[in-house]
Amino acid sequence: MTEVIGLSAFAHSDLPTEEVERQQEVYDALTDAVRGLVDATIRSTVPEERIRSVEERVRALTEELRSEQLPGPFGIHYNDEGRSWNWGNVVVGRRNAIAPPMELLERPGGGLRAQVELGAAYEGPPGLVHGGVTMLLLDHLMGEVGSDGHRRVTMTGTLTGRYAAPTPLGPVVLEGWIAREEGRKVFVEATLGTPEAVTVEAHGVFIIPSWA
Ligand SMILES: CC(C)(COP(=O)(O)OP(=O)(O)OC[C@H]1O[C@@H](n2cnc3c(N)ncnc32)[C@H](O)[C@@H]1OP(=O)(O)O)[C@@H](O)C(=O)NCCC(=O)NCCSC(=O)Cc1ccccc1
Repeated sequence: MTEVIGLSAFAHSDLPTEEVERQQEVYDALTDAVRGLVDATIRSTVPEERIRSVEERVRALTEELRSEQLPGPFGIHYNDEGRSWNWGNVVVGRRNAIAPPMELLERPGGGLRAQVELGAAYEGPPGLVHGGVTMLLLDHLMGEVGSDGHRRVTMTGTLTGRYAAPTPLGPVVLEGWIAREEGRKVFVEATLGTPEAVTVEAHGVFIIPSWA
C-alpha cells in the first residue's frame, strides 16, 4: 500500500525487520560491486578493445536486472515494527551506487555526525570534492537532524554554505545540530571537513511543512 503524504510517497510493507535486514545484506554486496565499477570506469587504463568487451558485459548485466523492476523510484518503505528503509536515497540509499553511502551516527551533545570516504566519483576541481556534493551530504545530514530522530517531517527551506577551504578527496567528516527553533522553523548548523580541519560551514532553515 502506498500512502501519499504531502510531496512524499511512503509505502507500508508487510516485510518483517529480520527479512529487511537479510535483503539489505544481499543488495549491499551488489551495490558495493557497482560502486567499484563506477570507480574503475573512471580510473581504468586497460586497452580500448577490453573496454568495449566490458561495456557489452555490463549492458547484459543491466538487462538482466531490468527484466523485473519497479515502475519508478524506490521511495520510503516502513513496516509495523518501526523499521523504515529508503534504499534509493542519493545520500544514504543502500541500493544506490551513487550514494557514498553515508551512515548517520549520534553526535555527543546532540545532533548527528557521519564519516564517509569520497573517491574519484565525487571529484570537482582536480583532487577535490565537488562543492555540490559537499552541500548534498550536508543537506541530507541537516534534514535528518531537523527531523529530530524522525519524530517529524522537515524539508529544506533555505540552505547556505561557506566554503572556507578546499575539501580533498578521501575521508570526510560531518556533524550537524539544532541551533534553535521558531514555530515550524528549525535552524540547523553543520560542518564538513577532513578529519583534521573544517572546510565547509552550513546554516539551514528546515521547515515542518504545513501539510505534516
Ligand atoms: C514546506 C515548504 C518549505 C514551506 O511551505 P509551508 O509549510 O507552506 O510554509 P509556510 O509558507 O506556511 O511558512 C512557514 C514558516 O516558514 C518560513 N518559510 C517558508 N519557506 C521558507 C524558506 N524556503 N526558507 C526559509 N523560511 C521559509 C515562513 O516565512 C514561515 O515563517 P513564519 O512562521 O512566518 O515566521 C515549501 O515551500 C516546500 O515544500 N518547498 C520545497 C522544499 C524542498 O523541496 N526541499 C528539498 C527537499 S528536502 C531535502 O532534500 C533534505 C532532507 C533530507 C532528508 C530528510 C529531510 C530533508
